[in-house]
Amino acid sequence: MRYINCLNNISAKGTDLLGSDYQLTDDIAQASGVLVRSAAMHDMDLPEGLLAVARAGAGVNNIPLDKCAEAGVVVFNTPGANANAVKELVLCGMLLASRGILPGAAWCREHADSPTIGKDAEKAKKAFAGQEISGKTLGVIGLGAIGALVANAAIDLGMNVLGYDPYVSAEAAWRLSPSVEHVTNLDDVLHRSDYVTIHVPAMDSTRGMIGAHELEVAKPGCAVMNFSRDTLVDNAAMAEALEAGRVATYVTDFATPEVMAMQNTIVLPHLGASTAEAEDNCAIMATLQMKDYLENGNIKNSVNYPACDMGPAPAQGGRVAVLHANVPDMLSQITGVFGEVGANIDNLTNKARGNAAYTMLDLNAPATDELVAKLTAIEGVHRVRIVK
Ligand SMILES: NC(=O)C1=CN([C@@H]2O[C@H](COP(=O)(O)OP(=O)(O)OC[C@H]3O[C@@H](n4cnc5c(N)ncnc54)[C@H](O)[C@@H]3O)[C@@H](O)[C@H]2O)C=CC1
Ligand SMILES: O=C(O)CCC(=O)C(=O)O
Repeated sequence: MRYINCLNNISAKGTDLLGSDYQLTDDIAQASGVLVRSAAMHDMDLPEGLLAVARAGAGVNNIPLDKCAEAGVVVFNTPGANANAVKELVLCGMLLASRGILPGAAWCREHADSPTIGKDAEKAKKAFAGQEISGKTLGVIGLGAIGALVANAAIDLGMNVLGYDPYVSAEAAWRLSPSVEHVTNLDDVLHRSDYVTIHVPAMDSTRGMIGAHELEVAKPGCAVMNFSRDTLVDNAAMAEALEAGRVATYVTDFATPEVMAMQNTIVLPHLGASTAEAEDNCAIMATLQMKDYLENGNIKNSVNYPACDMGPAPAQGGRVAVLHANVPDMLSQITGVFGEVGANIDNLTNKARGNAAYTMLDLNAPATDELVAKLTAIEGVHRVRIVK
Protein backbone atom coordinates (compact mmCIF):
# COMPACT_ATOMS: atom_id res chain seq x y z
CA MET A 1 0.00 0.00 0.00
CA ARG A 2 1.27 3.51 -0.85
CA TYR A 3 0.14 6.51 1.22
CA ILE A 4 -0.61 9.96 -0.18
CA ASN A 5 -1.01 13.10 1.91
CA CYS A 6 -3.04 16.06 0.58
CA LEU A 7 -1.85 19.38 2.03
CA ASN A 8 -4.76 21.21 0.36
CA ASN A 9 -8.17 20.34 -0.93
CA ILE A 10 -7.50 18.30 -4.08
CA SER A 11 -10.33 17.43 -6.49
CA ALA A 12 -11.53 13.83 -6.11
CA LYS A 13 -11.43 13.60 -9.93
CA GLY A 14 -7.67 13.28 -9.40
CA THR A 15 -7.37 11.30 -6.18
CA ASP A 16 -9.98 8.79 -7.43
CA LEU A 17 -7.41 7.78 -10.08
CA LEU A 18 -4.97 6.55 -7.44
CA GLY A 19 -6.57 3.11 -7.35
CA SER A 20 -6.73 0.38 -4.76
CA ASP A 21 -2.96 0.25 -4.11
CA TYR A 22 -3.12 3.72 -2.58
CA GLN A 23 -4.64 5.24 0.53
CA LEU A 24 -5.01 8.92 1.49
CA THR A 25 -3.49 9.72 4.87
CA ASP A 26 -3.50 12.77 7.16
CA ASP A 27 -0.08 11.75 8.45
CA ILE A 28 2.60 13.17 6.18
CA ALA A 29 5.27 11.09 7.98
CA GLN A 30 3.66 8.01 6.43
CA ALA A 31 3.37 9.44 2.91
CA SER A 32 5.40 8.52 -0.16
CA GLY A 33 3.62 11.27 -2.10
CA VAL A 34 2.21 14.70 -1.30
CA LEU A 35 -0.44 16.52 -3.34
CA VAL A 36 -0.42 20.27 -2.73
CA ARG A 37 -1.81 23.54 -4.06
CA SER A 38 -0.69 26.73 -2.31
CA ALA A 39 0.23 25.37 1.16
CA ALA A 40 3.61 26.71 2.30
CA MET A 41 6.16 23.87 2.46
CA HIS A 42 9.38 25.86 3.01
CA ASP A 43 9.49 25.32 6.78
CA MET A 44 8.33 21.72 6.72
CA ASP A 45 10.58 18.78 7.52
CA LEU A 46 10.60 16.32 4.64
CA PRO A 47 9.79 12.80 5.88
CA GLU A 48 12.42 10.19 5.02
CA GLY A 49 9.91 8.11 3.03
CA LEU A 50 8.68 11.02 0.89
CA LEU A 51 9.45 10.41 -2.79
CA ALA A 52 7.34 12.96 -4.66
CA VAL A 53 5.50 16.26 -4.27
CA ALA A 54 2.93 17.08 -6.95
CA ARG A 55 1.74 20.68 -7.15
CA ALA A 56 -1.77 20.76 -8.57
CA GLY A 57 -1.12 24.09 -10.27
CA ALA A 58 1.60 26.14 -11.94
CA GLY A 59 3.45 28.23 -9.33
CA VAL A 60 5.95 26.36 -7.17
CA ASN A 61 7.19 29.23 -5.01
CA ASN A 62 5.57 27.55 -1.97
CA ILE A 63 7.86 24.49 -2.32
CA PRO A 64 11.60 24.30 -1.45
CA LEU A 65 12.78 22.89 -4.80
CA ASP A 66 16.50 22.60 -4.02
CA LYS A 67 15.93 21.12 -0.56
CA CYS A 68 13.60 18.56 -2.16
CA ALA A 69 16.13 17.75 -4.92
CA GLU A 70 18.88 17.17 -2.35
CA ALA A 71 16.57 14.90 -0.37
CA GLY A 72 15.78 12.92 -3.53
CA VAL A 73 12.20 14.19 -3.65
CA VAL A 74 10.89 14.88 -7.16
CA VAL A 75 8.60 17.92 -7.42
CA PHE A 76 6.02 18.08 -10.22
CA ASN A 77 3.66 20.81 -11.39
CA THR A 78 0.83 20.83 -13.95
CA PRO A 79 1.76 23.26 -16.74
CA GLY A 80 -1.23 24.85 -18.44
CA ALA A 81 -3.85 22.86 -16.51
CA ASN A 82 -5.39 25.97 -14.93
CA ALA A 83 -4.38 28.53 -17.58
CA ASN A 84 -7.85 29.00 -19.05
CA ALA A 85 -9.35 29.74 -15.64
CA VAL A 86 -6.75 32.45 -15.04
CA LYS A 87 -7.20 33.87 -18.55
CA GLU A 88 -10.93 34.30 -17.97
CA LEU A 89 -10.38 36.11 -14.67
CA VAL A 90 -7.76 38.39 -16.22
CA LEU A 91 -10.27 39.39 -18.92
CA CYS A 92 -12.81 39.98 -16.15
CA GLY A 93 -10.23 42.06 -14.22
CA MET A 94 -9.60 44.19 -17.30
CA LEU A 95 -13.34 44.85 -17.68
CA LEU A 96 -13.73 45.58 -13.95
CA ALA A 97 -10.93 48.14 -14.26
CA SER A 98 -12.60 49.72 -17.33
CA ARG A 99 -16.27 49.99 -16.39
CA GLY A 100 -18.02 51.02 -13.18
CA ILE A 101 -19.26 47.47 -12.66
CA LEU A 102 -18.37 47.02 -9.00
CA PRO A 103 -19.46 50.49 -7.75
CA GLY A 104 -22.53 50.35 -10.02
CA ALA A 105 -23.60 46.99 -8.59
CA ALA A 106 -22.90 48.27 -5.07
CA TRP A 107 -25.11 51.33 -5.77
CA CYS A 108 -28.00 49.06 -6.78
CA ARG A 109 -27.57 46.94 -3.64
CA GLU A 110 -27.52 50.10 -1.46
CA HIS A 111 -30.79 51.30 -3.04
CA ALA A 112 -32.44 47.88 -3.02
CA ASP A 113 -35.39 49.05 -0.90
CA SER A 114 -36.09 52.21 -2.89
CA PRO A 115 -39.35 52.09 -4.91
CA THR A 116 -37.82 54.67 -7.32
CA ILE A 117 -34.59 52.71 -7.91
CA GLY A 118 -35.28 52.34 -11.66
CA LYS A 119 -35.68 56.08 -12.22
CA ASP A 120 -32.85 56.99 -9.84
CA ALA A 121 -30.49 54.52 -11.54
CA GLU A 122 -30.82 56.44 -14.82
CA LYS A 123 -29.47 59.55 -13.07
CA ALA A 124 -26.87 57.74 -10.97
CA LYS A 125 -25.30 55.77 -13.81
CA LYS A 126 -23.19 58.62 -15.18
CA ALA A 127 -20.95 58.19 -12.14
CA PHE A 128 -20.19 54.63 -13.27
CA ALA A 129 -19.44 55.20 -16.96
CA GLY A 130 -16.22 53.69 -18.29
CA GLN A 131 -14.22 52.97 -21.41
CA GLU A 132 -14.11 50.08 -23.88
CA ILE A 133 -11.11 47.79 -24.18
CA SER A 134 -11.43 47.34 -27.95
CA GLY A 135 -8.79 49.44 -29.70
CA LYS A 136 -6.73 49.86 -26.50
CA THR A 137 -3.27 48.38 -25.98
CA LEU A 138 -2.55 45.48 -23.63
CA GLY A 139 1.01 44.67 -22.57
CA VAL A 140 1.47 41.01 -21.62
CA ILE A 141 4.56 40.29 -19.51
CA GLY A 142 5.34 36.56 -19.67
CA LEU A 143 4.03 34.57 -22.64
CA GLY A 144 3.79 31.09 -21.15
CA ALA A 145 0.58 29.08 -20.76
CA ILE A 146 -1.49 31.92 -19.26
CA GLY A 147 0.13 34.91 -20.97
CA ALA A 148 -0.36 33.38 -24.44
CA LEU A 149 -4.06 32.65 -23.79
CA VAL A 150 -4.62 36.19 -22.48
CA ALA A 151 -2.75 37.71 -25.44
CA ASN A 152 -4.75 35.72 -28.00
CA ALA A 153 -8.09 36.43 -26.31
CA ALA A 154 -7.30 40.15 -26.19
CA ILE A 155 -6.57 40.12 -29.94
CA ASP A 156 -9.98 38.49 -30.47
CA LEU A 157 -11.53 41.32 -28.41
CA GLY A 158 -10.05 43.92 -30.75
CA MET A 159 -7.09 45.01 -28.64
CA ASN A 160 -3.55 45.75 -29.76
CA VAL A 161 -1.31 43.36 -27.87
CA LEU A 162 2.37 43.77 -27.00
CA GLY A 163 4.14 40.64 -25.77
CA TYR A 164 7.31 40.62 -23.64
CA ASP A 165 9.14 37.45 -22.61
CA PRO A 166 12.93 37.16 -22.99
CA TYR A 167 12.80 33.43 -22.16
CA VAL A 168 9.74 32.34 -24.13
CA SER A 169 9.88 28.69 -25.22
CA ALA A 170 9.52 27.83 -28.91
CA GLU A 171 6.36 25.87 -28.08
CA ALA A 172 4.79 28.86 -26.30
CA ALA A 173 5.77 31.21 -29.12
CA TRP A 174 4.01 28.92 -31.62
CA ARG A 175 0.79 29.21 -29.61
CA LEU A 176 0.76 33.02 -29.94
CA SER A 177 -1.40 34.81 -32.47
CA PRO A 178 0.79 36.42 -35.18
CA SER A 179 -1.03 39.67 -34.37
CA VAL A 180 0.78 39.88 -31.02
CA GLU A 181 3.63 42.41 -31.38
CA HIS A 182 6.86 41.05 -29.94
CA VAL A 183 8.57 43.77 -27.88
CA THR A 184 12.01 43.13 -26.39
CA ASN A 185 12.17 46.09 -24.02
CA LEU A 186 9.99 46.10 -20.89
CA ASP A 187 10.02 49.90 -20.65
CA ASP A 188 8.56 50.11 -24.19
CA VAL A 189 5.76 47.72 -23.23
CA LEU A 190 4.92 49.74 -20.13
CA HIS A 191 5.17 53.09 -21.92
CA ARG A 192 2.73 52.04 -24.68
CA SER A 193 0.17 49.97 -22.74
CA ASP A 194 -3.24 51.08 -21.45
CA TYR A 195 -3.42 47.77 -19.59
CA VAL A 196 -0.52 45.68 -18.32
CA THR A 197 -0.86 42.07 -17.18
CA ILE A 198 1.91 40.06 -15.50
CA HIS A 199 2.26 36.29 -16.04
CA VAL A 200 5.73 35.31 -14.84
CA PRO A 201 6.75 32.96 -12.02
CA ALA A 202 7.73 34.30 -8.58
CA MET A 203 11.50 33.84 -8.31
CA ASP A 204 14.35 35.88 -6.83
CA SER A 205 14.97 37.33 -10.31
CA THR A 206 11.36 38.53 -10.73
CA ARG A 207 10.83 39.92 -7.20
CA GLY A 208 9.72 43.56 -7.53
CA MET A 209 10.09 43.51 -11.34
CA ILE A 210 7.31 46.10 -11.46
CA GLY A 211 8.91 48.75 -9.26
CA ALA A 212 9.35 52.53 -9.04
CA HIS A 213 11.17 52.86 -12.39
CA GLU A 214 8.67 50.67 -14.27
CA LEU A 215 5.69 52.58 -12.84
CA GLU A 216 7.41 55.88 -13.68
CA VAL A 217 7.77 54.97 -17.39
CA ALA A 218 4.31 53.36 -17.57
CA LYS A 219 1.61 55.12 -19.60
CA PRO A 220 -0.19 57.57 -17.29
CA GLY A 221 -3.62 56.29 -16.27
CA CYS A 222 -2.88 52.65 -17.11
CA ALA A 223 -4.36 49.67 -15.27
CA VAL A 224 -2.02 46.97 -13.93
CA MET A 225 -3.21 43.41 -13.41
CA ASN A 226 -1.34 40.93 -11.27
CA PHE A 227 -2.69 37.39 -11.27
CA SER A 228 0.80 35.88 -10.82
CA ARG A 229 2.16 36.52 -7.31
CA ASP A 230 2.25 39.48 -4.89
CA THR A 231 6.06 39.60 -4.78
CA LEU A 232 6.32 40.64 -8.45
CA VAL A 233 5.07 44.15 -7.71
CA ASP A 234 6.83 46.54 -5.35
CA ASN A 235 4.06 47.59 -2.95
CA ALA A 236 5.52 50.96 -1.93
CA ALA A 237 6.02 51.96 -5.58
CA MET A 238 2.50 50.82 -6.51
CA ALA A 239 0.92 52.70 -3.58
CA GLU A 240 2.73 55.86 -4.69
CA ALA A 241 1.78 55.43 -8.37
CA LEU A 242 -1.90 54.90 -7.46
CA GLU A 243 -1.90 57.95 -5.21
CA ALA A 244 -0.32 60.09 -7.94
CA GLY A 245 -2.82 58.72 -10.50
CA ARG A 246 -0.04 57.37 -12.73
CA VAL A 247 -1.71 53.97 -12.33
CA ALA A 248 -5.51 54.31 -12.45
CA THR A 249 -6.31 50.84 -11.08
CA TYR A 250 -4.34 47.93 -9.65
CA VAL A 251 -6.17 44.62 -10.03
CA THR A 252 -4.57 41.88 -7.97
CA ASP A 253 -5.39 38.31 -7.00
CA PHE A 254 -3.29 38.62 -3.83
CA ALA A 255 -4.78 40.20 -0.75
CA THR A 256 -2.07 41.52 1.59
CA PRO A 257 -2.30 44.22 4.29
CA GLU A 258 -0.15 46.49 2.08
CA VAL A 259 -2.44 46.08 -0.92
CA MET A 260 -5.58 46.54 1.19
CA ALA A 261 -4.21 49.91 2.36
CA MET A 262 -3.85 51.18 -1.25
CA GLN A 263 -6.47 53.26 -3.07
CA ASN A 264 -8.01 52.32 -6.45
CA THR A 265 -7.44 48.62 -6.16
CA ILE A 266 -9.59 45.63 -7.03
CA VAL A 267 -8.42 42.81 -4.79
CA LEU A 268 -9.43 39.16 -5.10
CA PRO A 269 -8.63 36.28 -2.72
CA HIS A 270 -6.39 34.20 -5.07
CA LEU A 271 -9.31 33.09 -7.24
CA GLY A 272 -7.45 32.68 -10.55
CA ALA A 273 -7.50 28.89 -10.62
CA SER A 274 -10.63 28.40 -8.52
CA THR A 275 -12.93 26.83 -11.08
CA ALA A 276 -14.24 23.27 -11.05
CA GLU A 277 -12.61 22.66 -14.43
CA ALA A 278 -9.16 23.92 -13.44
CA GLU A 279 -9.23 22.10 -10.10
CA ASP A 280 -10.14 18.84 -11.86
CA ASN A 281 -7.52 19.31 -14.61
CA CYS A 282 -4.75 20.07 -12.11
CA ALA A 283 -5.69 17.22 -9.76
CA ILE A 284 -5.84 14.68 -12.60
CA MET A 285 -2.51 15.75 -14.10
CA ALA A 286 -0.74 15.93 -10.72
CA THR A 287 -2.06 12.52 -9.66
CA LEU A 288 -1.18 10.74 -12.91
CA GLN A 289 2.34 12.20 -13.02
CA MET A 290 3.00 11.23 -9.40
CA LYS A 291 1.58 7.75 -9.91
CA ASP A 292 3.78 7.13 -12.97
CA TYR A 293 6.81 8.20 -10.95
CA LEU A 294 5.95 6.06 -7.92
CA GLU A 295 5.10 2.98 -9.99
CA ASN A 296 7.52 3.23 -12.93
CA GLY A 297 10.10 5.88 -11.99
CA ASN A 298 9.15 8.01 -15.01
CA ILE A 299 9.39 11.80 -14.60
CA LYS A 300 7.19 14.22 -16.54
CA ASN A 301 6.76 17.92 -15.75
CA SER A 302 9.15 18.00 -12.82
CA VAL A 303 10.52 21.39 -11.76
CA ASN A 304 13.59 20.06 -9.94
CA TYR A 305 14.56 16.87 -11.81
CA PRO A 306 14.94 16.14 -15.55
CA ALA A 307 12.26 14.44 -17.62
CA CYS A 308 12.81 10.70 -18.08
CA ASP A 309 10.51 8.10 -19.62
CA MET A 310 11.44 4.43 -19.95
CA GLY A 311 7.82 3.25 -20.17
CA PRO A 312 6.29 0.76 -17.74
CA ALA A 313 8.68 -1.00 -15.36
CA PRO A 314 9.78 -4.28 -17.01
CA ALA A 315 7.61 -7.32 -16.39
CA GLN A 316 10.74 -9.44 -15.72
CA GLY A 317 13.89 -8.33 -13.85
CA GLY A 318 14.14 -5.07 -11.96
CA ARG A 319 14.27 -1.29 -12.30
CA VAL A 320 16.47 0.97 -10.18
CA ALA A 321 16.32 4.79 -10.03
CA VAL A 322 19.25 6.85 -8.77
CA LEU A 323 18.65 10.52 -7.91
CA HIS A 324 21.96 12.32 -7.71
CA ALA A 325 23.96 15.51 -8.06
CA ASN A 326 24.81 16.67 -11.57
CA VAL A 327 28.60 16.37 -11.18
CA PRO A 328 31.28 14.65 -13.30
CA ASP A 329 31.91 10.91 -13.18
CA MET A 330 28.58 9.89 -11.62
CA LEU A 331 27.46 7.64 -14.45
CA SER A 332 30.69 5.64 -14.51
CA GLN A 333 30.59 5.24 -10.71
CA ILE A 334 26.96 4.10 -10.86
CA THR A 335 27.47 1.61 -13.69
CA GLY A 336 30.71 0.48 -12.02
CA VAL A 337 28.73 -0.66 -8.98
CA PHE A 338 26.52 -2.83 -11.19
CA GLY A 339 29.66 -4.44 -12.58
CA GLU A 340 31.05 -5.01 -9.07
CA VAL A 341 27.96 -6.89 -7.89
CA GLY A 342 27.54 -8.75 -11.18
CA ALA A 343 24.21 -7.14 -12.12
CA ASN A 344 23.50 -6.93 -15.84
CA ILE A 345 22.06 -3.64 -17.18
CA ASP A 346 19.51 -4.14 -19.98
CA ASN A 347 18.72 -0.48 -20.53
CA LEU A 348 19.53 2.87 -18.95
CA THR A 349 18.75 6.58 -19.19
CA ASN A 350 20.79 9.39 -17.65
CA LYS A 351 19.49 12.95 -17.70
CA ALA A 352 20.47 16.19 -15.96
CA ARG A 353 18.71 19.41 -15.10
CA GLY A 354 20.51 22.19 -13.21
CA ASN A 355 22.19 20.71 -10.15
CA ALA A 356 20.15 17.50 -10.23
CA ALA A 357 20.50 14.36 -12.33
CA TYR A 358 18.57 11.14 -12.71
CA THR A 359 19.74 7.72 -13.82
CA MET A 360 17.25 4.90 -14.31
CA LEU A 361 18.39 1.37 -15.09
CA ASP A 362 16.54 -1.81 -16.08
CA LEU A 363 18.14 -5.08 -14.97
CA ASN A 364 17.62 -8.67 -16.05
CA ALA A 365 17.20 -9.68 -12.38
CA PRO A 366 15.79 -7.98 -9.26
CA ALA A 367 18.10 -5.46 -7.54
CA THR A 368 19.82 -6.70 -4.39
CA ASP A 369 20.34 -4.94 -1.03
CA GLU A 370 24.09 -5.01 -1.68
CA LEU A 371 23.60 -3.10 -4.94
CA VAL A 372 21.43 -0.48 -3.23
CA ALA A 373 23.91 -0.07 -0.34
CA LYS A 374 26.84 0.44 -2.71
CA LEU A 375 24.94 2.93 -4.88
CA THR A 376 23.78 4.87 -1.82
CA ALA A 377 27.39 5.14 -0.62
CA ILE A 378 28.51 7.05 -3.74
CA GLU A 379 29.17 10.69 -2.84
CA GLY A 380 26.54 12.90 -4.50
CA VAL A 381 23.82 10.23 -4.59
CA HIS A 382 20.68 11.67 -2.97
CA ARG A 383 18.46 8.60 -3.10
CA VAL A 384 18.35 5.10 -4.60
CA ARG A 385 14.95 3.58 -5.33
CA ILE A 386 14.13 0.03 -6.25
CA VAL A 387 11.19 0.93 -8.49
CA LYS A 388 10.53 -2.74 -9.15
N1 LIG B 1 -3.81 33.46 -9.68
C1 LIG B 1 -3.77 32.14 -9.79
O1 LIG B 1 -4.60 31.43 -9.25
C2 LIG B 1 -2.68 31.52 -10.60
C3 LIG B 1 -1.46 32.12 -10.69
N2 LIG B 1 -0.48 31.55 -11.45
C4 LIG B 1 0.81 32.25 -11.52
O2 LIG B 1 1.06 32.57 -12.87
C5 LIG B 1 2.41 32.25 -13.18
C6 LIG B 1 2.54 31.95 -14.67
O3 LIG B 1 1.80 30.77 -14.95
P1 LIG B 1 1.93 30.04 -16.36
O4 LIG B 1 1.69 30.99 -17.47
O5 LIG B 1 1.10 28.82 -16.27
O6 LIG B 1 3.47 29.65 -16.33
P2 LIG B 1 4.45 29.35 -17.56
O7 LIG B 1 5.65 28.71 -16.97
O8 LIG B 1 3.73 28.64 -18.64
O9 LIG B 1 4.85 30.80 -18.12
C7 LIG B 1 5.70 31.68 -17.45
C8 LIG B 1 6.38 32.54 -18.50
O10 LIG B 1 7.10 33.58 -17.83
C9 LIG B 1 8.26 33.82 -18.59
N3 LIG B 1 9.23 34.59 -17.79
C10 LIG B 1 10.06 34.15 -16.82
N4 LIG B 1 10.77 35.19 -16.33
C11 LIG B 1 10.38 36.29 -17.03
C12 LIG B 1 10.77 37.67 -16.99
N5 LIG B 1 11.69 38.11 -16.13
N6 LIG B 1 10.18 38.53 -17.85
C13 LIG B 1 9.23 38.09 -18.72
N7 LIG B 1 8.83 36.80 -18.81
C14 LIG B 1 9.40 35.92 -17.96
C15 LIG B 1 8.74 32.43 -18.98
O11 LIG B 1 9.63 32.47 -20.09
C16 LIG B 1 7.41 31.76 -19.33
O12 LIG B 1 7.13 31.88 -20.71
C17 LIG B 1 2.73 31.05 -12.27
O13 LIG B 1 4.12 30.94 -12.03
C18 LIG B 1 1.96 31.40 -11.01
O14 LIG B 1 2.77 32.15 -10.14
C19 LIG B 1 -0.69 30.41 -12.16
C20 LIG B 1 -1.88 29.76 -12.11
C21 LIG B 1 -2.98 30.24 -11.25
O1 LIG C 1 -4.38 26.17 -6.39
C1 LIG C 1 -4.73 27.34 -6.49
O2 LIG C 1 -5.88 27.75 -6.29
C2 LIG C 1 -3.68 28.38 -6.86
C3 LIG C 1 -3.23 28.22 -8.26
C4 LIG C 1 -1.96 28.95 -8.50
O3 LIG C 1 -1.71 29.99 -7.96
C5 LIG C 1 -0.99 28.34 -9.40
O4 LIG C 1 -1.32 27.35 -10.08
O5 LIG C 1 0.13 28.86 -9.46
